[in-house]
Amino acid sequence: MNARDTNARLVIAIDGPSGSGKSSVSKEVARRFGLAYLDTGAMYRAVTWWCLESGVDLDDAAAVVAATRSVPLEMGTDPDEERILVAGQDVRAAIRGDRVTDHVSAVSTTVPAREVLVRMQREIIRESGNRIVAEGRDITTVVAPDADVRILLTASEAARMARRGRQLGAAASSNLEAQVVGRDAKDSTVVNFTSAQDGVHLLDSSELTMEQTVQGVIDLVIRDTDTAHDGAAEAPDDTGAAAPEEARQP
Ligand SMILES: Nc1ncnc2c1ncn2[C@@H]1O[C@H](COP(=O)(O)OP(=O)(O)O)[C@@H](O)[C@H]1O
Ligand SMILES: Nc1ccn([C@H]2C[C@H](O)[C@@H](COP(=O)(O)OP(=O)(O)O)O2)c(=O)n1
Repeated sequence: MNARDTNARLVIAIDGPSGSGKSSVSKEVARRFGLAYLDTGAMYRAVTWWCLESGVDLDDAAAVVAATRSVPLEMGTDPDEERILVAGQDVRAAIRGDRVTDHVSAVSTTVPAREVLVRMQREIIRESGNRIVAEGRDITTVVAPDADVRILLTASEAARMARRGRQLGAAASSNLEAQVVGRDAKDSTVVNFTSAQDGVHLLDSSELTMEQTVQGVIDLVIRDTDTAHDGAAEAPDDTGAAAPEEARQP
């Protein structure tokens, strides 16, 4: 397999905690390789918005699951044009607001609702012709454990909080810590996105710029896809590819 082959399958799975840079980095990597892009967090957010909008009690697991099964959600996968419609309504801004952010873990910790979303996400990956960057919390482990490249993107809590604060600017909530660290703690009760499983690369972006992080992912993609092509267990380090992920840990 060669990452530059525009016909070959190339599924890149990226997980990580809030503010680690998954969305921005994944989108850019998708652009550079000409791949589709799937923001699975936006799907959890869209379902949460739909529940709030239609008066579903988020403490009622059965009602949340029923709403997840019936949500009229349209997810775009163009990295250059975000498209998220619920019942025909553009919800891109609404799903990033405090109301959804403060309630989204009610959906993401409802295990049968996750199963419904995981099926939808696998379908979207298939429909992309298996040429996609998918990011979230359980892509490397549950949604696409067979992905060609699997990465856990991390950053220190301080870096993640600072990034989210800068990203939200004046709209940042006084509750930012709860929204970042508290939400990760809740979400961690149902999925593991804090330690890299076997075969998953760990990329720590705390001390990296955006461009360096994007390049780090690209290096891993080239490394892994060349390895698969060569049939070798370990890629030689003379390809100009990234240093092993261990070297990137603090
Ligand atoms: N390596 C990085 N260095 C500096 N800022 C970054 C880096 N990666 C991401 N960011 C910024 O941090 C913010 C949060 O990134 P985002 O992609 O939304 O994270 P996530 O999807 O993991 O929650 C964005 O404004 C993004 O531009
Ligand atoms: N594959 C996924 C993706 C997101 N989630 C959950 C975890 C988060 O609380 C919400 C929203 O995800 P999102 O990636 O938008 O979160 P951030 O705002 O980047 O922190 O969904 C999940 O449980 N599994």
